[in-house]
Amino acid sequence: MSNTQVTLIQIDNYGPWTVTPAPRREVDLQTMQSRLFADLSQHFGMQGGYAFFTRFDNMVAITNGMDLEDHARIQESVRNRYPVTVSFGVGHDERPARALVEATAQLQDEGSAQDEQRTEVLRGQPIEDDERTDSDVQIAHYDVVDATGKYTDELDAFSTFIQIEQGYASLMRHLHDEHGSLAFFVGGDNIIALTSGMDDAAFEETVTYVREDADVELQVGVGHGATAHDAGMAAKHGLETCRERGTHIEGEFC
Ligand SMILES: Nc1nc2c(ncn2[C@@H]2O[C@H](COP(=O)(O)OP(=O)(O)OP(=O)(O)O)[C@@H](O)[C@H]2O)c(=O)[nH]1
Repeated sequence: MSNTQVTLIQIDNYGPWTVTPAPRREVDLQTMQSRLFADLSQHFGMQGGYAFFTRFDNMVAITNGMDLEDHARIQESVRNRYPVTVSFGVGHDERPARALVEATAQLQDEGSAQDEQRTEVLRGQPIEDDERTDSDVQIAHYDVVDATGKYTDELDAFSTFIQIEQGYASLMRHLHDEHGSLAFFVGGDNIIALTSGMDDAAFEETVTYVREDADVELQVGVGHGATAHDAGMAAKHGLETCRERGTHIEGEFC
């Protein structure tokens, strides 16, 4: 049984900061946000985690294997190097979507994202050491079949972007609503989904759903591991096998 640990990352009181004392230059905000994401990706990645940029002011990380002290060190590093601070809410559950609901509640219980008193919150219950297993994290790595041939080399860049985003929107909503899973766009035509308890039939169903709903053909590799890194690498290998065989589903279940 999976046991996903996720961390909700929120930039503290960011909205007011972007307009204080006057609206800040957009390029500076974009640069700061993307550098902060890059840093967090590296910090969490050094400990086997994955971070996803989602909305940039709110980000999500898979943090199986990390305790609250590990999180606190990252908060300190951000505080020392950035003009903003970050709060972390941690949750875990068999279902990734429920884990994120729990992580969100940890921050919401402490006040608003735009409360200037609410800074560097660090709350939640990481998975105890003796409760961890080698297969707590299940990751599904989806990508669009022949995105280069069908879209990138054929359509103008914005039409391609629309197609890829439509496929992502369809998949993320379906995985969330029907499977309690969380899907994150990671660039190109790639989507990394945090899933649990989904078998090969369920993955096949998601591919069929997106084909019918958004007219986008996906393939998916699935992996398990103690951490996001382990599960994610296994999923990437599954996807490679899938490409070689020309089938659209590959992974531990296939
Ligand atoms: N984040 C991320 N992006 C990737 C990865 N692999 C490929 N990409 C991106 O996806 C784009 C398309 O690459 P592919 O998915 O290999 O190309 P494709 O034309 O869809 O071919 P097939 O996937 O083999 O059907 C690349 O330009 C990269 O931007 C990956 O593992 N992670």
